Amino acid sequence: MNFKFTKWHGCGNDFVIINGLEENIETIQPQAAAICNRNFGIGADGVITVCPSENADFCMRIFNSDGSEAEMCGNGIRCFARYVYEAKLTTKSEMTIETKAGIMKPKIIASGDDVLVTVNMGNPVLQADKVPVAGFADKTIISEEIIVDNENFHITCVSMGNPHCIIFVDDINAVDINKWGPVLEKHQIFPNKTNVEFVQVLNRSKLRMRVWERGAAITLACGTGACATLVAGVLNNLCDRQASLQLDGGLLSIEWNESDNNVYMTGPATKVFEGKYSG
Ligand SMILES: N[C@H](CCC[C@H](N)C(=O)O)C(=O)O
Repeated sequence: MNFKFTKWHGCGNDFVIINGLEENIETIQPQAAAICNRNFGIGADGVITVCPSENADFCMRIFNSDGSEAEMCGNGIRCFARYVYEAKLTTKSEMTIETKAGIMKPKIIASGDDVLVTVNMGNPVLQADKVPVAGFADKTIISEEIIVDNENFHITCVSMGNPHCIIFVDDINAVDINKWGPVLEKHQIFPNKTNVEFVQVLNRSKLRMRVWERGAAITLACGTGACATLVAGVLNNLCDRQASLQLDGGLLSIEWNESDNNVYMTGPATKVFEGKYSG
């Protein structure tokens, strides 16, 4: 495959963005893992393609570094919005983007010298059978105890279009994410696997989160995970409806709006370089 691409990141969660309106990306999914390989490819946590949509300004597809396709990507959609605006594919600073998780509405905002993107990420999904989590019917899973390899975990499960298993801990630095991340990602109660977030509550308006992502392992940040974490914090009465999420790669501001039940994410999107791939 030969194509032009642009490399972006959101809080260190990085993506190869390909303009599918100009490049032939018919066979991109089987190539996604090779493209993401940090030694033999471009190197990224995921591949994002710009596609046409009949229902929105654009369509976005997101492929994890293992080649699996996800429903949505929070850091990625912020980068997507800035990319299409700067590539002059649109003159809109507020646009609609169709994803497998529904139509998202990013808005590019200048904030001093910074450019931030605020995204209406839609409603969180709490019913277990829709996250999905097996064995809990339509229950909302809040601090449910499960035992995995003789270890006790209290899980709270939320979907932002993609599944998240959130675990609150006393000391985030004491968590062996490389051990427990993959075990929980692939646990049998998650028929579609899951993203796994470990969270330490610093105060009611600041949470420290680290993530093991479905299909991508540890990343420096997860936007949908930050949204799911805020919702889980509210459900467990551990934080307010608006808080800062401190991730390994940066800070995201998240609000679960009480009046419209939507979750809003605000954060940076940074262009790194442009290139040509011949893989
Ligand atoms: N690994 C995720 C997709 C990427 C989400 C993440 N990078 C974000 O910023 O939301 C999944 O399979 O659901």
